[in-house]
Amino acid sequence: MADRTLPQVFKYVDDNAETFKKLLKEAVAIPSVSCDVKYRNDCVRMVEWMQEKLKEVGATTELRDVGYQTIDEKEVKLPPVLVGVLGNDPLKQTICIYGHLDVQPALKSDGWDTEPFELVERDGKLFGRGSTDDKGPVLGWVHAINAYKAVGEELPVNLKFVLECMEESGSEGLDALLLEKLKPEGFFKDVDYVCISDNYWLGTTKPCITYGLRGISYYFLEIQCAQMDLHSGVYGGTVHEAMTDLIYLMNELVDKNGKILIDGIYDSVAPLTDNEKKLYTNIDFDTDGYRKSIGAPKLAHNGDKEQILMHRWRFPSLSLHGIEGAAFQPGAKTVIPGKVIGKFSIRIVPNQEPEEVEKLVFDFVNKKWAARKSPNKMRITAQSGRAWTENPDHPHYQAAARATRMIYLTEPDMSREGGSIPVTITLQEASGRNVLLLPMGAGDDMAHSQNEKINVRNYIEGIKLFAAYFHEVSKLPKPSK
Ligand SMILES: C[C@H](N)C(=O)N[C@@H](Cc1c[nH]cn1)C(=O)O
Ligand SMILES: [Zn+2]
Ligand SMILES: [Zn+2]
Repeated sequence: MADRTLPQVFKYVDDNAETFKKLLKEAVAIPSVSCDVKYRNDCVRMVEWMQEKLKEVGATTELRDVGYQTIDEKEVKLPPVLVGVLGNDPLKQTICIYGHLDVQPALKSDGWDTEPFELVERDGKLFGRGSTDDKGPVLGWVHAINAYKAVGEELPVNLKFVLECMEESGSEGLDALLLEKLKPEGFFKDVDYVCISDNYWLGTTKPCITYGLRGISYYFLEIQCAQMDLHSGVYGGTVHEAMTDLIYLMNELVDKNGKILIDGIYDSVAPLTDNEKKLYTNIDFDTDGYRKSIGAPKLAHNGDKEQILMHRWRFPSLSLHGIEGAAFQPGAKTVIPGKVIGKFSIRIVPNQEPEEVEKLVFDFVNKKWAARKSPNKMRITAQSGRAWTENPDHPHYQAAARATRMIYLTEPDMSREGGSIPVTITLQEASGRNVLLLPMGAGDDMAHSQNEKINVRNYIEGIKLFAAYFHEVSKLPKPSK
């Protein structure tokens, strides 16, 4: 079938590139920002928009309710999860595809060159929030299915979809849906492989297949010194300021070289074996290009390639993200904030369990707080997702490598990813199947940042990659139960 079908599918993809861009433009125009409740209706609208796209390719779909989240002691409804099924031929392999439809916040005033929710094509790049993370890749799957249909060929695999709109906010409600509802209902019974396209190549030219993710443990550290903000000329010098306490605590967490100062945090990190160490030598990675692409004066670890990769993939890191309630807008505001919330996270790694990390962080912050002897109120809360690794020697990875070679005419690197997709390990456990990450975008796509983009080439060749991946997986033997 490959001889005749795939060239036709690829030609259809090339011939319809403009339509695919137009659909991405529509998706990007829906500001489905999951971390801000004021966009909650847009998140729901985004899921419904995608439901239509799945229906149009013939999938049966359901919007599954996942309950509520608590924000400032109020219950807020979570966006539904879109579950889809396309095909149930027992002779075909069944792939479960996961992706997310929510995005990180973005404002033009953050420093974007164009409106973030308006997809703009410039110099072979499609700029817009969600273009690479993760609306482009999710749409890529739909376009690949459409291409098979359009050339009059049957899809060579059955597909199951799990598409959520809360990934950027800890995937609230999703684990419970998968483990307590979909699994008991038999959703995973016929699943043979799981595939996710929600990460990026390591560099800008060489494709990757990814077999590991760091987890994330995200903290909100709240200090309150007064019921309201105060004039610093009237109250300055008379109160114990919340911001001063917060900066003190946040400064105790990590040193200037990125070493995490929380007692015991490195104790459970998986030891580095000689075999693993060797893997980093062969990875194609231009550290200086990486440094220049972000405009950093110097990288940590003296820019040593192996160290940089290990600290992205297999060692934990702690980042300070921001302070809610601080006067961050331009101008010389002279307020003493009454309440501030410091936000930081730790990217956690194999063998670190979220509960253990959370306990270490709480104990450390409580110890520092007690030593500070501040009269203010302090509260710390966390939300966490686990790290994940997979066996990249599995036939599933070999199939994805063959598909990649077919499209990019080069051997993909087997990479890990420093970011997190909290549901990956749940899908691995719920299905008992091999899970693979097949990135569409390039390493300089700037997901979460200003001017997020996907290269037109990555988007269009990525659609072909997904079509080729379906073909290669269809030739695999059924995995043993
Ligand atoms: C790798 C993936 N595309 C991604 O961006 N994941 C987020 C997940 C997350 C968890 N809490 C907040 N966001 C990430 O790694 O930051
Ligand atoms: Zn993201
Ligand atoms: Zn993502």
